Amino acid sequence: MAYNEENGAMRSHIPPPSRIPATPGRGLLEMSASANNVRAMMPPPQAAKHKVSGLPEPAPKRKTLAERAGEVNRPGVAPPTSRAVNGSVKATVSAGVRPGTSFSSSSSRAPSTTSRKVSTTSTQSSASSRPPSALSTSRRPQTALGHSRTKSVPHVTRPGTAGDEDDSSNEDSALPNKRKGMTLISLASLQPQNGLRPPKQRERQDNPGYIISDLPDAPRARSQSPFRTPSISEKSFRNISLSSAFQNLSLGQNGLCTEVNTFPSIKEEPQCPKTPSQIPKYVFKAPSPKPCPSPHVKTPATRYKISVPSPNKVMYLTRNSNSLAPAWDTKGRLEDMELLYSQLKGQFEGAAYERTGLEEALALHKSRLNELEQARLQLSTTNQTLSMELLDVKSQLSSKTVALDDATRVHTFEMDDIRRKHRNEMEDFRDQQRREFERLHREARDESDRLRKEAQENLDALSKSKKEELQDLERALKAEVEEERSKRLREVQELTTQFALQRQTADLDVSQKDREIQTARNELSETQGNLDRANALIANLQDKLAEASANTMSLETSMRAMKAKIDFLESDNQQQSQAFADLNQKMQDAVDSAAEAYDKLRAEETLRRKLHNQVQELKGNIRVFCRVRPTLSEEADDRAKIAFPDSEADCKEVAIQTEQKSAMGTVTTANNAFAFDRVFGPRSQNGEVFEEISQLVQSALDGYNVCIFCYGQTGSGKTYTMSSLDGMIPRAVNQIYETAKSLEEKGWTYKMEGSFIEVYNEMLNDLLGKAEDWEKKKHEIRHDPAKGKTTVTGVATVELDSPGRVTSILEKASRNRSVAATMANSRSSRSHSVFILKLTGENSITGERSEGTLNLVDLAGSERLSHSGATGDRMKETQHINKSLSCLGDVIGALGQGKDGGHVPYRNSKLTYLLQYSLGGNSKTLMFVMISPLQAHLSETITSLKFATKVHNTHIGTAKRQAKVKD
Ligand SMILES: Nc1ncnc2c1ncn2[C@@H]1O[C@H](COP(=O)(O)OP(=O)(O)OP(=O)(O)O)[C@@H](O)[C@H]1O
Repeated sequence: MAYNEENGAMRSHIPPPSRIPATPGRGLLEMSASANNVRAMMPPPQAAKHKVSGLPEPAPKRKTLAERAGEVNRPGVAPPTSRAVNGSVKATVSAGVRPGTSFSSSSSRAPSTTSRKVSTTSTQSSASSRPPSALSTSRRPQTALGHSRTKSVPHVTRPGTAGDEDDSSNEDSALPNKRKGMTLISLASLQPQNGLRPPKQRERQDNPGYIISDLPDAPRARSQSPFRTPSISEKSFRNISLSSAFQNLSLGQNGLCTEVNTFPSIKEEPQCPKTPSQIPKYVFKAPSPKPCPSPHVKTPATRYKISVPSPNKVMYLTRNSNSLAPAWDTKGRLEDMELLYSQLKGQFEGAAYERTGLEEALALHKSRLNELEQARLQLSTTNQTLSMELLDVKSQLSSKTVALDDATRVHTFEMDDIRRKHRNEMEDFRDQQRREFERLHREARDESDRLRKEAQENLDALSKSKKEELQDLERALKAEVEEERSKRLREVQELTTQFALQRQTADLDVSQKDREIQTARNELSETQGNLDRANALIANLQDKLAEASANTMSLETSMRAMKAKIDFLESDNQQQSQAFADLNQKMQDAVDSAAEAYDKLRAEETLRRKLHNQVQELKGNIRVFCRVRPTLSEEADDRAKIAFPDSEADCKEVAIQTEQKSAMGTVTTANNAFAFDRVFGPRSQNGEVFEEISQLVQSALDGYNVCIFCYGQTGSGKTYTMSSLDGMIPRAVNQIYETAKSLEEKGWTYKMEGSFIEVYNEMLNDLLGKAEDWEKKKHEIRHDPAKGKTTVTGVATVELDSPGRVTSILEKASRNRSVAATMANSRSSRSHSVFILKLTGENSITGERSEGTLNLVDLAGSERLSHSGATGDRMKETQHINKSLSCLGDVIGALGQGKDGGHVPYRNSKLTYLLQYSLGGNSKTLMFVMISPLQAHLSETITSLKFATKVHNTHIGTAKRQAKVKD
């Protein structure tokens, strides 16, 4: 570039090649024109094709330079075989170029728009010194010779444009003209140096040759930037180098130089030589042209290029004196020039083909770009469609998710409904079954009782009637026999008497007759006549005797008949005895069947107990009843809203309506419904309540531990329900007494022992003892795990041998409580009272034995401490009450967990410890939650109901009967 700057004035005298008229025969001018208008020089595609196809062309006799130059480019045609390039263009190069390195570098393509890219490529190529394969990368379109399409086209420095280049010498945009490491220098622009003459005008016209040389660029090595503006020292260095080069050229080749394209082997020279003689000579062989691989690309002329592989290397180009004609050989020079021209033309054409190729490639790229653009549009359309679909799918998915959620919710609701319905149905069914069973059981029991009674009555009546009948019959028969006998005897006596009388009469008659005979005889004499009379009289008398004999005979007959009758009567009496024996036998059979019936009854009793227990188990071993007491007359104004949705006969639900007032003054009404095994309304009576629990009392008689306790706040009716004279305790005792009595005929004998204990501040007091001794006596709870028995030391036990005893017990307990109450205020509401009834039964017939315990517990009021506002002793009492009630809840909760061997915290309170064997798996539990109907007690009522619900939801394991057969 420095060179160009310095020689700018000289270049202005040289007409630019483009201005040279393009006349035939002036190949260099054609070349110049082609350099300026490559497009215009492009052969038609057909021609190129034709050439590529290698069709033979007629050989002209005498070819013009242009024609000959064109031949070089023809595929299949050997490159010009002139002396200059005939297979071995000899060039002397002193440069630090590695031998064997092929340089496809220093792009000097004409279009300035691509110059930066080309320059960069050149720089990369030259700087990296890659091997040939690496340098001819596939990214670039290849020429027919395998060179990169970015291969440099020699830049023609035109005088007219030199100034422009100079102006832009410091600009990177001027780089294409700088052609890093390669400069095309016009001979005309050279300054004579070392005594050389400048070329003459004619020489200039005839030999407007161009020197393609490489600018030495050694200083660049220091900067490492190929585009840096050279310094003054660099410029001078180039001048020296170029001068040396031209010296050499002018000396040896008359300033002509050819382009050297390929260096099979170049050696580097570390230093710039001082004289031409110092320049090492290298002979370079031009590569043989290769066929064009593409029919569209015309094979360019063989080109030679000198390139500087590295900016810090100096390269000198000399002409082999053997290959160029000497200066005086005008013809030879002309040929050389023609050859040079043809080479240049070939290069231009090659460039044109390259351009064509590039354009085609560009078109291809454009079409490819269009395709890609279409594909991109298609893809973007598809993408949009897919996005839309994705959105649709997402919206569908969200709607489906919502639908699924809805369905799940609906399903959950339905499941809940079904479960609730099922539970209700199950409960209904269970209740129905229970009622049915109870009804059947009752009916069976009634029927059994009735049958038994009937059988008994029938049997008794039959036996009695038969006995009476027999006795009557016997009596009647005896009387009849006696009567008949006496009658017959009387008849016999009468007949005998009559016979005796008749005989006597006859005897008297005979004696009278004898006297008469005597008289007659007397008279016979007297009268013979009288004889006749006498004979007649005798005959008459004889008739009478015959008649008497006949009478005697009839009497004897009748006597015999009587005797026969007597015999008959005696035989009838035997039959009656037989009948008696039969009757006795029948009676014995009846007695036996009655005994059998008793046995059956006893078996039925055992069965009844079993069935009864099964019924109780079906009902649940822990049951909760709720009772709402009526409002007293003075409480009428404070009545809470309590509803009983079920029918009164089988009420199981209680609903409490509460009202809450918000800060805004809005009143919200809430309906709190609670369900239990049975709910008794305010109109219910103790008798009605007892009916429900009487079966549990029966269970106690049958040998089970039963615990019935009343829970609720003070004044809710616990004592009224449990311990009043009409309450559960006296009723239970009465029932037990009656049942025990009725069981006596089945062989059962019961012993009933009652004790009454108060748990106050975690202390045990004997309600049947003396209240004065309570402070002195300490009672302890003792358990016998083997027998499952609990005893409290030092408490009085009363044998309940009559139903009236329980009344006296209750009265005594009440008295003791009131005595204690005078000492420590009211006690009933702040202590738990436990009535313990131990029932021991023995069956003398079957040998069975049962031991059951009935615990009737009246719990202390369940007020919360915060509500009661108690302090001091009252607070202590309340704390103890709450603790024991909480322990009761814990025990029931632990039992409800149902874990075998799981810990149940009985010991946490005296109450639960006392009831250990009456709560849990070995017992049946019933809890009464007592409800006050007053609005003022509503919050306590709700608390009590919640506690009761917790207990109600507990299922305690199967109860075990404590029955055993006597040894
Ligand atoms: N079902 C009922 N019918 C009629 N009156 C009742 C009924 N239940 C309770 N009462 C009356 O209510 C009042 C309070 O009852 P009770 O003393 O039994 O309550 P409590 O819960 O035992 O109280 P405390 O815990 O103080 O012992 C008593 O006057 C009682 O007569």
